[in-house]
Amino acid sequence: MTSLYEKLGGKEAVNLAVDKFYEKVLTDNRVKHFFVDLDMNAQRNHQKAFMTYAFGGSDHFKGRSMREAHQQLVEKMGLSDVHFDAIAENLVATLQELNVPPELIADVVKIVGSVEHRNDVLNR
Ligand code: HEM
Repeated sequence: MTSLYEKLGGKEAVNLAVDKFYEKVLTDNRVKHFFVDLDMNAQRNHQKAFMTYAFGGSDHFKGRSMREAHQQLVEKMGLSDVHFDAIAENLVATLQELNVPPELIADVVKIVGSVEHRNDVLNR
């Protein structure tokens, strides 16, 4: 079966999506403060890991590691549903701008926006 990653256009398309997504996130007043002071390595990790998760290569990021990655953000910076929604919105807008077909965007949303995933990120 063709993976979502391939359907989206493979490496080049995904790299472009990552760049556009972060442009949006870093200028979005609702969430940009979470990324200020973050070292570039952590930011790059987030970018790549996020897209890997979003495009269905998710196994590695389930459970504890998603929970752990965001635990401090929940405890110290009040990471909550509002921020989660903003990030998801930026992802969808990015994919729309790249002319990704709606049915593929729906697949991405199913993965990233699942309740289980949200609860992991938000540590509940
Ligand atoms: C919605 C789906 C999300 C996914 C798939 C995701 C994915 C990840 C991953 C995989 C890491 C890196 C883990 C590591 O290598 O240690 C990470 C870290 C991080 N995430 Fe997310 N994330 C999501 C939501 C958010 C949201 C809503 C915010 C803030 C608005 C956020 C901000 C951060 C920050 C600032 C880090 C770095 C934490 C640190 O280095 O201390 N993430 N995320």
